[in-house]
Amino acid sequence: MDGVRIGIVSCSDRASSGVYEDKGLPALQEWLSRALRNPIEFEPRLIPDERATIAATLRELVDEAGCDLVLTTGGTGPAPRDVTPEATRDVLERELPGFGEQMRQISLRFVPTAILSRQTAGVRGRSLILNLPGQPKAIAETLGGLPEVPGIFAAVPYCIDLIGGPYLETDESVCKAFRPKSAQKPALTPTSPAG
Ligand SMILES: Nc1ncnc2c1ncn2[C@@H]1O[C@H](COP(=O)(O)OP(=O)(O)OP(=O)(O)O)[C@@H](O)[C@H]1O
Ligand SMILES: Nc1nc2c(c(=O)[nH]1)N[C@H]1C(S)=C(S)[C@@H](COP(=O)(O)O)O[C@H]1N2
Repeated sequence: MDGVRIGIVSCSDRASSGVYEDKGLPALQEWLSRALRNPIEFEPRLIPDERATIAATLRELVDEAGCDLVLTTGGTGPAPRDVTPEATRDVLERELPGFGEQMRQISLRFVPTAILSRQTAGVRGRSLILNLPGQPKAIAETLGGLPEVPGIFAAVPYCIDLIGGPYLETDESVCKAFRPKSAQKPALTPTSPAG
């Protein structure tokens, strides 16, 4: 099974300066480890809400560390220091606005303030970059969704196929990924012993 390198970025002035303990990176790591069957190498970064720092971190994760997927958490709201979507657009080659739209749909089932999140997503090189809201519980909510509203991670494996990344396989009890039939690889069957 293909390995995957995933950048996880927590953008928070308070967590990065030690005012409170960061819960964003552990929540991302925990959900992704449950959802994916592929071997994962995480590249974690805890940084303040500074546009240039966020953009430089995203460039480094994609261009130097070679991440196939990068998820940010935090800094997507309307407050003056919330600049993650701007920093993300600074580095994207192409935007995928559907991810942000779907996250707001899901989050509205949990909180009426879901519409305050300006989260976006897109492609840089062979990497998919996704913004998630800063509330640690929002990570599982938006990635996993609800029985009646698919979480955004359902579309991630096929997106990564299309941009030339590794073939991701999910644990269907956590996240049922969708791929068109033509893009599905047959499940590996164990070879029978010779003789
Ligand atoms: N990285 C994090 N770790 C733990 N809790 C967090 C984190 N980010 C946000 N929260 C929680 O979610 C609440 C709302 O997040 P808010 O939008 O104020 O944070 P932010 O803008 O992402 O981070 P900060 O204000 O530190 O820059 C916070 O009061 C805090 O309780
Ligand atoms: N699923 C989910 N989405 C959510 C929330 C939440 O608790 N759960 N909080 C909302 C709130 S209150 C805000 S202000 C915005 C932006 O949060 P951020 O600045 O921490 O990224 O995300 C919104 N989206």
